[in-house]
Amino acid sequence: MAYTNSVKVVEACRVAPHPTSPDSTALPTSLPLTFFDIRWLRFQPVQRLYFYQISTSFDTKLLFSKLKTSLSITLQHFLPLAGNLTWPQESPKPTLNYVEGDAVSLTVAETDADFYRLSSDNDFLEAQEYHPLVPQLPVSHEKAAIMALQVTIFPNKGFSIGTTMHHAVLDGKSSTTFVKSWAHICKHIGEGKGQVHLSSSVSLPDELRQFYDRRVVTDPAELGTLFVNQYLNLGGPNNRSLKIWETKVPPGSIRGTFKFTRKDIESLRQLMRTKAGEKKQEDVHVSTFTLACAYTWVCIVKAEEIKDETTRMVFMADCRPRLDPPLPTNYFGNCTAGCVPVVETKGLFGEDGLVVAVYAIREAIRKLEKGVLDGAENWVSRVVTVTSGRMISIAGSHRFRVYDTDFGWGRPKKVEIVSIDRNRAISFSDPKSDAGVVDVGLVLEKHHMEVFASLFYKDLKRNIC
Ligand SMILES: CC(C)(COP(=O)(O)OP(=O)(O)OC[C@H]1O[C@@H](n2cnc3c(N)ncnc32)[C@H](O)[C@@H]1OP(=O)(O)O)[C@@H](O)C(=O)NCCC(=O)NCCSC(=O)CC(=O)O
Repeated sequence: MAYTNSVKVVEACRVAPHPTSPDSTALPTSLPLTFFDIRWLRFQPVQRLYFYQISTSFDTKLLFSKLKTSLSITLQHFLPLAGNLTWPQESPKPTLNYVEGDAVSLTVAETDADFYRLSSDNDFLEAQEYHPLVPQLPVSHEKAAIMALQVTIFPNKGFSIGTTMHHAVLDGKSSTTFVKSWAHICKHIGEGKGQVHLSSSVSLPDELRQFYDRRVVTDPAELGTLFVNQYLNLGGPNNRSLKIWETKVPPGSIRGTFKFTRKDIESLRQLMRTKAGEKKQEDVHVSTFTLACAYTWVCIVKAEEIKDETTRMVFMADCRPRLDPPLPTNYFGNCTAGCVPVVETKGLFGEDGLVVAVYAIREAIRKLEKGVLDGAENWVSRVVTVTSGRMISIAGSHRFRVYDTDFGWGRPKKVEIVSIDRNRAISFSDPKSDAGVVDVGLVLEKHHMEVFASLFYKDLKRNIC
């Protein structure tokens, strides 16, 4: 059965940062892009979708009004997000500027789609079913918006918030912090007689305040210039296009969520201890991330029957605590480096598949100790050079605590990274339930998904890969 979720746009509005705040005058209205940002210049934006269930009937108008007003107040603290990227001829690098009058596109919509099915953890969905619930980012060759938002009402059931964020301006840590800030302000904003009070000044707690000083990112190797030149010379000289590279969802793709409970992770860890003992190797702590990532990697390779001689995966490491000196944890922007474990594919099919994957991932993380910028000169060239074979990438992190994003109507029923369907990535997120530790989202062809699901649950129970 094909599901087509129709969404009726109620209002397409533009929300500007609220003008009066003692804080906003201190915020930068333009930000230089660092090499961490430029690297992502033409990558597809990251789209997240948050579902909120409301058990009682609710006043839709008041909900929109609260969300809009709180968004405007939140943008005071995140002025660059209301701005645009441009790349004028006279500018050596693309620039990010907010000028008065700039605003964020917010689509308000309504749908009669099945809220419970879309926000369920147990159903498989067709990959495109979420698309009508997330907005497109307005991007042309000359100008790119940084963020677009969509609120969709499911009458008498709840609502969803879809976010689309430009990857060259912010990474997952900054973008999820923005949404949490919006939620915080929305939750605490004053309300009475069905009206939202704009005057109510809600401030952000310290952990949500952003650090904007770009001078802390030094670039002695001139990686920024290198990456800019690589983009400029893509497909001809002086290519200043900001258009996002198009990627399509493979037809017939299915989306599913898989959960690692605390018990699952402990069993996998115990299995690794046993294997380390057999191999007379040191028993070191294998992290939750490494175990979940390795296990998922093995199941995908088996489900897709990947035949390439070697198989790679790529995941991002947060460089804020890893730079020397470290950056503040609330540094706004991109600050990640890629880790690329590579293994012989046949190793993943063998009896010790999990061990092979764990060692490769651990080695890739260990390499960060040599310096997170080791090999950074290849970050852009590695992507623009066409490579064959399946590359599995990870989006998000189980440390972002997206399920803490409460706009005043409770914790989300479900949070998804919609955009993983275009690059066949795996999403990581914190779990919704207390028993969980990591939720993994993925999009695979239908028959691969069926095999993956059976391997995932069967092998987890048997603790064998
Ligand atoms: C490189 C890593 C993935 C490696 O993760 P690991 O968990 O294996 O290793 P680690 O050194 O961080 O942690 C190892 C152990 O230290 C402890 N530990 C470390 N940090 C902790 C923290 N913040 N909270 C609690 N415990 C922590 C834990 O005991 C953990 O084991 P245990 O876990 O067993 O208790 C991670 O360090 C990292 O940088 N994650 C952030 C990745 C990121 O930002 N991704 C998003 C990219 S942007 C993107 O994709 C777009 C988007 O999202 O929008």
